[in-house]
Amino acid sequence: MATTTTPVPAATPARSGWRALLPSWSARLGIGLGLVGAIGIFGIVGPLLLGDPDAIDNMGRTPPGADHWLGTTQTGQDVLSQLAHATRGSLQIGLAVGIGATVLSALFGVIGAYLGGVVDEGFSLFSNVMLVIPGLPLVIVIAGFVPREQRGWWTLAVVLVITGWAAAARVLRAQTLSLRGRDYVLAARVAGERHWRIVTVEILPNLLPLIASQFVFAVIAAILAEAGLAFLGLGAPNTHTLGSMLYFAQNGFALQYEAWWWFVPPGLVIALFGCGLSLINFSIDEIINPKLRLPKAAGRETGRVADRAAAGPAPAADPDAVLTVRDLDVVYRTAEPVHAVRNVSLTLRRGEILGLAGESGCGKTTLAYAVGRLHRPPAEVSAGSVVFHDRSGTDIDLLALEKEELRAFRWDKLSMVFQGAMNSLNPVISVHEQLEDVLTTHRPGMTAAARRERCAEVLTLVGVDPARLDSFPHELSGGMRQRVMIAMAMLLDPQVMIMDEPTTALDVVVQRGILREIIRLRDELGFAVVFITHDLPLLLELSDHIAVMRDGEIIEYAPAERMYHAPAHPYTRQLLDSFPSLTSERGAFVRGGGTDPEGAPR
Ligand SMILES: Nc1ncnc2c1ncn2[C@@H]1O[C@H](COP(=O)(O)OP(=O)(O)OP(=O)(O)O)[C@@H](O)[C@H]1O
Repeated sequence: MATTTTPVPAATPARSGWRALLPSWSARLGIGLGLVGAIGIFGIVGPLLLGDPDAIDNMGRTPPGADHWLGTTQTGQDVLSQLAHATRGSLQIGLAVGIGATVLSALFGVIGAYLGGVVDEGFSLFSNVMLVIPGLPLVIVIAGFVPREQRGWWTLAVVLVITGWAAAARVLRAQTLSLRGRDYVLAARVAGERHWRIVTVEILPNLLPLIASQFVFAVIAAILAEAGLAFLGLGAPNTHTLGSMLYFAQNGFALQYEAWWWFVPPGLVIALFGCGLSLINFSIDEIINPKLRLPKAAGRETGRVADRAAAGPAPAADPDAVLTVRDLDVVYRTAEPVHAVRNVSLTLRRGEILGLAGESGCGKTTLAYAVGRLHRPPAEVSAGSVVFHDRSGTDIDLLALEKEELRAFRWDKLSMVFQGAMNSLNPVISVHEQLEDVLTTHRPGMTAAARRERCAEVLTLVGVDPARLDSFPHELSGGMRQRVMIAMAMLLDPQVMIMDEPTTALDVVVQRGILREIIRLRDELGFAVVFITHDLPLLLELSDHIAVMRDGEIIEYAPAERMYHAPAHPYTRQLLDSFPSLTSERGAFVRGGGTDPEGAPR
């Protein structure tokens, strides 16, 4: 069988130490940092170099020229010098309000939601009250209440903090309520971690992208609000801000006299600063969420092996084959690339149960996902082919399918039951609706009555009472939920089902029951199954053929019967020995420790 091989590109060098915490470089991060940095430096250094912004030259409203690069105001003050001082003043207010509003919102949102009870109710009530008070009128009243001569930039900052934190607190509260029920937070509590540590180590890092974007939003909103207040004459007197510049430009009839150099620069600085902060904000997610830290090569859609389409599917060597996998390689393109599947070849025949066994981390799930084209970056199929031989006689090259073709193919011809599938049901939608969704997507011509009938039929097939159709997932036992997931995978009468440890979370009795159903259904309906588990003895009972994986490779591939009586590879023997037997001593694997059966260290 001809295969097309895409060479594995060189590994991206790993970033170590503190550099690993930085987001990867991108054009938007560069532009954002450039804009914010340039405006920041201008605001800090500019006032030192450009002299007194209030110094009056006798030239009134002069256009930009050699003496005054940005011209002068009506009273002959240098616009560039004013702009530098105004930038400093606005940044000062923006940062102070950003920090203040973020601290208050985190305090009322995160702490309240984490502690719960009366504290949460009190904090929540207070933020709700602050939220319904109309912001701008309150700002105007508070700002107007403070006598003009006592109004400094910090007065405005305090007013803007008071009116600017409540909305963010609501969002943080909702997110914290969701986070505090997560397993890892509960585990930290059970492990006896202190509250402050749970909040700072388990909860806050997950909120950081949200907090960062709220900070950015608060800074921009504060600069704009200050500009609005100053424009209305409620700004701080004797303080240069971008808002006060606009106020004086308006009072000096800059627009009417077409003195654009007076009002365009402050407006532009506000817009560019907001734009720069937003661009930086995009990259903050990457620092917090390691899943987003992808090397560039892995950022694109990597489901296909690029030149497969031109090669076309290779014919099946075995006339009974429904799925042929040849020389498949899958690599996770992380900083240290992981070659999770190496040179795997398999043939799945119609109606066959093919067991895929191997210890944890050997690449079983990666292989199953790649076969169903469900892998996502950083996973990449770097070589090989996966060909589906349809009942109609057509061969389908899975790695060459376009997005829409793939959507129509999946579930119709090849379906999957995922690891931990019983948790994949949506808790707020009834079983019937979830099953029906599949039919409405793939069989749009079906009537509602036919859909309901088919849903009831598959539930009966997997041994669940069709009366349960209207139940919600939480009303079903774990075993029932698992059966519902298997029913869902069977809805469209697929030719292949990939089952990735479908019974792991269940007790042995329920597990056996479900496995018996799978064999019975296979006999009745004739679909083929790829069954993945680390439980080799279970596969020996269930499968026709078994492939044993180790470190991404298939090291033994044989009929189950032969593998049971005469395992050829020492690792297969070791795996078989690792399961305690009722009739012999404890397994050699346990006694032998982690060494290779042939003596080679692993
Ligand atoms: N997103 C990822 N990024 C980098 N490496 C990954 C990623 N996901 C899996 N791997 C690596 O790929 C290898 C195979 O993992 P895989 O989940 O396929 O194993 P498995 O045999 O299904 O294990 P288990 O039985 O525990 O589910 C492991 O070394 C794992 O660390």
